[in-house]
Amino acid sequence: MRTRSQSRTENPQPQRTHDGPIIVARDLVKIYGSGETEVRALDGISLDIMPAQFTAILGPSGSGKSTLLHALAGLDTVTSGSILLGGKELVGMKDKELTQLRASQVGFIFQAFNLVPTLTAADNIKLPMRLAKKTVDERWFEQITGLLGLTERLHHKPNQLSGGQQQRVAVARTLVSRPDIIVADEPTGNLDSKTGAEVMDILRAAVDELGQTVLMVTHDLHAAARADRALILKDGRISNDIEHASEETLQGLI
Ligand SMILES: Nc1ncnc2c1ncn2[C@@H]1O[C@H](COP(=O)(O)OP(=O)(O)OP(=O)(O)O)[C@@H](O)[C@H]1O
Repeated sequence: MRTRSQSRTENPQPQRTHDGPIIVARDLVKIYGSGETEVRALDGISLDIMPAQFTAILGPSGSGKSTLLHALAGLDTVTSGSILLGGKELVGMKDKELTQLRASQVGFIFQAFNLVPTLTAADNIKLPMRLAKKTVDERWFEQITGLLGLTERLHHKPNQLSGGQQQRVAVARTLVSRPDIIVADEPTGNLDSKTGAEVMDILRAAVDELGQTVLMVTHDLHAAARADRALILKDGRISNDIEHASEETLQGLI
């Protein structure tokens, strides 16, 4: 891995479209169903996400983590409230505009790597940019694949790569388009502890060395302790908002 100062001075990334917080969310309410079956999945959540910060969203099952992550990333609507992503209001935005905003500003990392088996690692990484008819910045491509230790693996197909290497390809594919924010839903959920730790190393490096902003839902307290900030949800509300918490501290709060 490169040192922080090398990467930062070479190529300060990502190229953001907006100053100030990446996300400003106010009074988010999400209600599913109605009457007796009504569930308030989000019950008045307000938060700001600052650039180059790594935030973990934690909480018991059903506390609203996925609902919050999906709302903030523009994947799902809310019942009321306001979400500014890169200064633009998502609530009430037309589908087409929302899809465009998501494509240009949000990078997704899910449990499944979703790599195309017939393509090499390099082609998998470049595929979304090519589909969007965008030019891949080769210097940036080299920087991120170097940082992720993929330089020697770029001509391999997914079945010739370990689980951790496949996840790194998936992360590189997300980073290559320079999203304002990376959203990760249980990125270590399917992985053994060693590979899970590797994925956390990668996300940490994306924040520390590339200035990327990361928002991650997780049940994994060990992973969450490596974030800069933990938001703990209970019954659709933020019960704790804590910086640099240890695994033990987080354990006591959930
Ligand atoms: N499509 C839906 N229709 C009805 N209720 C829903 C729907 N999606 C989520 N819910 C409810 O909203 C609440 C919050 O769900 P959410 O999936 O956000 O929780 P979570 O914290 O991510 O849970 P988990 O850790 O189990 O993934 C839960 O009570 C859930 O049952």
